[in-house]
Amino acid sequence: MISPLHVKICGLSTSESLEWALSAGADLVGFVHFPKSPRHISAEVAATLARQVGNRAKTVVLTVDADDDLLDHLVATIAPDAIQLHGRESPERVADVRRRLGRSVIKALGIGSAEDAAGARAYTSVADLLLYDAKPPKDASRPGGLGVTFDWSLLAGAPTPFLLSGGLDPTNVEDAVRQVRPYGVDVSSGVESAPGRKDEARIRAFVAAARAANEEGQR
Ligand SMILES: O=C(O)c1ccccc1NCC(=O)[C@H](O)[C@H](O)COP(=O)(O)O
Repeated sequence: MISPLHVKICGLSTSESLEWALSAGADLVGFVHFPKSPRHISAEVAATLARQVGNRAKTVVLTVDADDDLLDHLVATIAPDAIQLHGRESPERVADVRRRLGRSVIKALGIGSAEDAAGARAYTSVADLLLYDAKPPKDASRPGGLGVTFDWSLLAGAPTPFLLSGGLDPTNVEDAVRQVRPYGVDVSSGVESAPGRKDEARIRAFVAAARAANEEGQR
């Protein structure tokens, strides 16, 4: 029996691109609510997209250091399956958000060193799932969706389960799955033709390559 690889396509902002991701077989679809992102969408647009998903995939709303009022608004409007916390949220804050909202929480962590990977341990009991992304440069305008990879060997011994993210694309996701053996993979820039503009062929190629590497690794 082949264990499934969970594929998340993040930063979907239109009905058309959402349909591409769903028909390609994405397990999770992500909506970014962060005004500085080229993928930002309002709560109302995200709610319309979430209704379009129905039960075909899990919906994830991504926020960065959001306060309680904003999180309450997003959950009430969109009713997502999960919230992705992509800022500097402490383990205590993650626990609080999960308790208050009663939703699954994905905690994203930037990995640039062995210390960063070890620091993930503090989140294992408070988040439902971890997401390892490249650590953003200090002057970055946003903490994710930058299309930058990191040294995957830093994840040896990092807590599981996790989604691997950061600079993945149709050409490197097979290597990533073979080397890291993650619970799942997450992509945004690597399936775009320009920032914020998803590309159907790249989405299909990404999902197919990720699944092929997963199945090959279990034969
Ligand atoms: O996508 C964004 O613009 C974004 C903005 C602020 C915080 C996080 C953001 N994206 C997070 C994601 O889940 C991305 O999929 C992840 O960082 C990987 O991005 P990429 O390297 O572009 O595939």
